[in-house]
Amino acid sequence: MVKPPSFLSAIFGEDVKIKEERPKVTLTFAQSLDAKIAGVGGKQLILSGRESMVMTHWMRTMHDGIMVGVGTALSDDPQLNTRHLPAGVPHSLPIPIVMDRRCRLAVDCKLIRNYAEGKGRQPWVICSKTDDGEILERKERLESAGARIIESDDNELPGVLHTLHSLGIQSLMVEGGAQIIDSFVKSGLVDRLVVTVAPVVVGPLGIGYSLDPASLAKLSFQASEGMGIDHVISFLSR
Ligand SMILES: NC(=O)C1=CN([C@@H]2O[C@H](COP(=O)(O)OP(=O)(O)OC[C@H]3O[C@@H](n4cnc5c(N)ncnc54)[C@H](OP(=O)(O)O)[C@@H]3O)[C@@H](O)[C@H]2O)C=CC1
Ligand SMILES: Nc1nc(O)c(N)c(N[C@@H]2O[C@H](COP(=O)(O)O)[C@@H](O)[C@H]2O)n1
Repeated sequence: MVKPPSFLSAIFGEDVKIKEERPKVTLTFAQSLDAKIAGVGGKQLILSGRESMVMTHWMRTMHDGIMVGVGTALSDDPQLNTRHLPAGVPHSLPIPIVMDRRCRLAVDCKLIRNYAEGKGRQPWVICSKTDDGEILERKERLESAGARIIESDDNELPGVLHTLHSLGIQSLMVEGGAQIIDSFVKSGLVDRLVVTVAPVVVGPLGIGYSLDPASLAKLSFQASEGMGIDHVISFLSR
């Protein structure tokens, strides 16, 4: 597949209008049939099959930034790149952004290593303004390792999004994990929700997420499509 799947072109063809100076936000994740996004103890699960995973990587190319929480960064050590796309197809690569109040991101994580080796974009780390010595030390180490540190007021989402917009991020793909999903949904700052549902059951010990019903009510069904054995469902804020 040398261009984004028609499902993505169709759903992103419908624009969202926002009043604030912030990026347009796509919240996306993969879940099991019993609404789990990770296994026991937060173990990373590859829930998406090949087809929906390729779709997710195409969706990454359609955003300026791709965000995860530090919980995900620490447990999954993600790359947030587009390696599942066919080689040689020109596309843009989003800037990886980690929500990390206390600068806990590992200096030897793949995001930083890939950047240092010229295989990825510079990761941005959003952390709180602080005079705590230990956090300042970790901040300096991350900066020396290559991360761009962006200070914010306790990582409050409206402020973070405003800052990202001022730095040129006009579209943001938020990939999780559980706490970040909750924060974005509660804040009412989700313009699109794209959920991959895999036909597997993880069980009650897996990690789920909670979606605030009042905020969810602002999103309405847009489209759905079967991709391999998965189903991808898109919602839009109208
Ligand atoms: N199936 C899927 O599609 C996906 C699954 N996952 C899974 O999710 C799990 C991780 O989820 P979880 O542990 O909840 O971690 P998250 O990735 O949601 O990160 C949560 C941490 O982010 C930091 N943070 C900074 N700012 C905010 C903010 N405004 N709102 C919320 N958190 C903020 C907090 O730490 P601090 O206060 O220190 O900054 C918080 O503890 C992993 O097991 C991973 O495998 C993750 C992504 C996608
Ligand atoms: N779309 C999707 N399907 C799954 O099955 C997943 N486990 C995830 N996880 C998210 O993708 C990140 C990993 O990215 P890389 O493969 O390292 O590029 C992971 O951290 C989650 O954010 N997504």
